Amino acid sequence: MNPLLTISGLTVRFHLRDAVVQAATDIDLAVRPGELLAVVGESGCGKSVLAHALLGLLPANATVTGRATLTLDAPGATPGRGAASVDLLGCGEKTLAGEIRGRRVGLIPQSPATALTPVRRGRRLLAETLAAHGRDPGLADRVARDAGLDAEDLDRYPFALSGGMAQRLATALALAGDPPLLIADEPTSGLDRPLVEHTLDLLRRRCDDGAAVLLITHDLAAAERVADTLAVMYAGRIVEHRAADDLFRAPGHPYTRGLLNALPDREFRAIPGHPPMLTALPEGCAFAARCERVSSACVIQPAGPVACHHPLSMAEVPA
Ligand SMILES: Nc1ncnc2c1ncn2[C@@H]1O[C@H](COP(=O)(O)OP(=O)(O)OP(=O)(O)O)[C@@H](O)[C@H]1O
Ligand code: NI
Repeated sequence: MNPLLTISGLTVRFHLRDAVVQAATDIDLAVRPGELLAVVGESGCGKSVLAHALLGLLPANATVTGRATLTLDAPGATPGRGAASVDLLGCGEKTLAGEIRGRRVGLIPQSPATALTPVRRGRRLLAETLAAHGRDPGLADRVARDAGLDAEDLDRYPFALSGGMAQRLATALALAGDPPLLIADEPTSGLDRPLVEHTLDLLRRRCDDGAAVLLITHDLAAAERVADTLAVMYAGRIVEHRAADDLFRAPGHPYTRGLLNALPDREFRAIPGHPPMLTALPEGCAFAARCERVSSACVIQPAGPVACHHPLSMAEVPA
């Protein structure tokens, strides 16, 4: 099946008074209907910037280059008829606000409490969002329940919601437009285990019903549970992009192996050192300073689905 979203060369720079933040660099990704793509990586590597760039939500000091082509054809429609696709990075705020956000692409934001309108109770917020997308406002309770929120919780104002409740209300709002692409930025943070699983199952179900989901998470166990494909980000770049099963069984990039080894049920050993400052990235591979496999070749920027000059072979990875 053709991708619903194809990102190519996506690059984001933040211009500060005396520095440039290289927040995302040359990102190529695609996600198909029915696919759950998880984007993982340490804090500050550019995951949320990627999400915000796609939806035109970056602040004015950002410049964005590249393309992000979203297919508008309904699944099963005859290809090539009507407005078949839109470039999210070039279409402009009017199109993003009027046709894309919430309708074609839903976003569960990373900090839902700050994103919610404080003067409306949850039910009204959800009913208005449903109506704005041409759906029955009476569905509010059901959509909330699907997101794991009790009907009584919809009677609260956002400030009276716990972090986890706000998270679930944000999930319900993102689902209100029934978007074919859902971007979920840390949708399980602040939730306890049963609700984490509920939310992951919900995302998985949306994929199984034909939607595409881009799940941004630092929770590798969550990604392992539901993702079809994984993209590992480091210092603003995708360093490994592969089928989830393959990647968890045999990581190709030393950074991916480091992330997996840090898991409690693996070696529980953190990668030594810190990611580089995004205002002062080194030439070539940004992971080189922390990498056991570094060589003189690493001053050249590596490319490919495993962006490493010395990828791990299957033999080096215990079965
Ligand atoms: N408006 C801005 N101006 C300057 N730098 C910014 C701006 N917004 C984000 N950044 C920087 O861009 C980088 C990527 O940030 P981003 O929020 O995408 O990280 P993340 O991977 O989502 O991290 P986390 O897991 O903590 O949410 C960070 O270094 C951040 O400081
Ligand atoms: Ni983030």
